[in-house]
Amino acid sequence: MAAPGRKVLIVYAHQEPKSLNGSLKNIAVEELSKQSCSVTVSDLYSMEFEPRATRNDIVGCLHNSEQFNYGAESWEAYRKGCLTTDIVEEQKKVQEADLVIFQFPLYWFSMPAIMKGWMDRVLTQGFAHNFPDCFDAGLLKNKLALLSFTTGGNEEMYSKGGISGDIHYVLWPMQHGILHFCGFKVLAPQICFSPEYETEEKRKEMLTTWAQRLKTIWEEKPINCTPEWYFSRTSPRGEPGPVPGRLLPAARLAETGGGGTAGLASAGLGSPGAGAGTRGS
Ligand SMILES: Cc1cc2nc3c(=O)[nH]c(=O)nc-3n(C[C@H](O)[C@H](O)[C@H](O)COP(=O)(O)OP(=O)(O)OC[C@H]3O[C@@H](n4cnc5c(N)ncnc54)[C@H](O)[C@@H]3O)c2cc1C
Ligand SMILES: [Zn+2]
Repeated sequence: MAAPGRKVLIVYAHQEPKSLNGSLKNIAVEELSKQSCSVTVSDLYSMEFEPRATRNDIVGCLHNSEQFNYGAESWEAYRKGCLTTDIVEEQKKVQEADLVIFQFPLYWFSMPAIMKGWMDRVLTQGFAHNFPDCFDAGLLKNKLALLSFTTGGNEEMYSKGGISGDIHYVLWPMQHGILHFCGFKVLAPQICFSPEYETEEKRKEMLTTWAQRLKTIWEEKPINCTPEWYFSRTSPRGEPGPVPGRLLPAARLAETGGGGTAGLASAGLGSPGAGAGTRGS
């Protein structure tokens, strides 16, 4: 479904334009622009985005210069319009967006530091949350967010019995702890497992799957972002779960033993696709 006029912000963290992350970002820009959405990209590495939350983020006098408290000072600065310009610019982009897509490679079961720094600095108290205005009442509650990321480990490693544990455990701090906390309605994540260990053809398939999904992205229902979604996979059928870039047949996984730590995946750990299987409906 075309959605002319909808605004999308892509927060993108990869150093290399020729990476799969770079291609995933480009595909999203292309597909969403085709739908006449307006697309803005924050390319964090090329912007040399400052990831550190420091007193430089507050322009002018501090509320308490004797003992620095980043949370208190940035909240106060937001209210007074004294935050540094790079933060203000990112906040404007978020404010205007209907959907924010985060595109990144998984680093240490999380996002790269430059993107974590974006979260630390841009999602200021008063702008994104202000207790009790958090979770469903979070200040960004009329917006959608989606994590689109690549991994080194393969899908079987990120299954419930797998060496890395269920991918839902990795999603919990990012989707619930950050995005839902700020009020975002979270769409099912888009995960490209182990692109470096896949064939060219399979990588192309990952890109096509993403482009296909984006065609109907505005029709998607957000996930039910509660502890149960992450830790007790008893969601009713039809509940959206993570969307693998493509589905791996069990036999192929065992055969390739793919992933960064060769051999682990072939050790008969878990059933591929069990937790992070197909998306419902
Ligand atoms: C510090 C650090 C921590 C990490 N921690 C983790 C972790 O905790 N868990 C984990 O699972 N992994 C981890 N990794 C691995 C990391 O997640 C993967 O290396 C990364 O996700 C791979 O994505 P990429 O875009 O960088 O791949 P790339 O290597 O850039 O891309 C893979 C291949 O796709 C090709 N490609 C690009 N565009 C196209 C196209 N259009 N068509 C076809 N092919 C294309 C590229 O040329 C390349 O050959 C970590 C890595 C680092 C550096
Ligand atoms: Zn949640």
